[in-house]
Amino acid sequence: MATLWTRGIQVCRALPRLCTAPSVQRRTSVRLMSTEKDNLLVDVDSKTGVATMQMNRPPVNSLNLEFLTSISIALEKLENEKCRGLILTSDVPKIFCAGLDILEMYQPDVERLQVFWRSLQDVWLRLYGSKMATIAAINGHSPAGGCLLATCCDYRIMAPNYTIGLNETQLGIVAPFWFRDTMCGVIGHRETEHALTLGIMYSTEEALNIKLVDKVVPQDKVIPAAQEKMKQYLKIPEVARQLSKDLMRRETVEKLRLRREDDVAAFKNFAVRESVQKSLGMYLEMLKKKSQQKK
Ligand SMILES: CCCCC/C=C\C/C=C\C=C\CC(=O)SCCNC(=O)CCNC(=O)[C@H](O)C(C)(C)COP(=O)(O)OP(=O)(O)OC[C@H]1O[C@@H](n2cnc3c(N)ncnc32)[C@H](O)[C@@H]1OP(=O)(O)O
Repeated sequence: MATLWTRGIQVCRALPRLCTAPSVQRRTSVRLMSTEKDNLLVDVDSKTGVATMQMNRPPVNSLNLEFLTSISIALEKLENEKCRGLILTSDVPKIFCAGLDILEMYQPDVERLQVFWRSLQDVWLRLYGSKMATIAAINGHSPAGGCLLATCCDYRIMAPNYTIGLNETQLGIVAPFWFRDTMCGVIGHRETEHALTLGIMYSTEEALNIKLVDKVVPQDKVIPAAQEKMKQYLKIPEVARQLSKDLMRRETVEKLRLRREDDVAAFKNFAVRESVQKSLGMYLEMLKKKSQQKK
């Protein structure tokens, strides 16, 4: 087992040039340096070519600009290294990913807000459009952007007693078209419309019923089950598998590729609205209160 650690990747605060490409050293253990500490752990099994990417940004793996950049660069590297499979999971107990870091959208620096959105687009384009076989090992809650990451994958295995869904409307925001398309590709138009308009967070069991997740296994079996399923993907002739995936996803990928800057502008214009800022502020307040009550 070779280890490829992205320790957040070098990220410069200066905009718009975001990051310095990390150097990859070819040896048993490859480490990519970063300014953030160990927020992404990537192990590559050199025998099978399967990478396991563990998100590790406590408390809830929320996706801020730096974290998204780390994920995006790591995905690019794995693709360049010709890895055959990717298991995406979390190292934070009980949380797969809490979605976008709301602090990036609340009272934002408008310049950074746009770079943030582009970095999310980058992650989506790389993960949804990946040549690798991708499996989400959902070992915790997975709201909004967390659900997006999971639905980008080819297959989803989830542990019981968690929640998953695109809950954006509950925050007073709107999932953009490529979130919608991703979810539509998994659960179909009607269920997506129902899910998006109501901002439904499904329990694991409900998610299985609507096929938002493919399989439910006990917590400690999520990663082993993902490894087992991966074997099935890897038995398929590589080019046939990749081209079939491309056939299913190319139009959706191209749609965003062609509209990237319009999408950034739509997001920015939407996010800075007074009503949206008010909703985000109230939602953050609610999260904070809930968190304090636990302490
Ligand atoms: C028409 C044009 C349209 C154009 C497009 C326009 C707009 C699109 C916009 C955006 C799309 C956004 C997608 C998203 O991903 S939005 C993020 C949504 N995420 C959530 O709602 C998750 C909220 N969190 C939770 O539900 C719980 O935290 C969770 C179940 C994940 C974990 O619960 P737990 O009890 O373990 O932990 P907490 O005590 O709640 O949280 C600990 C700590 O973390 C903070 N926090 C939680 N989630 C977030 C987050 N997403 N971002 C930032 N911070 C978060 C929480 O506030 C606590 O902090 P503290 O009080 O301890 O400091």
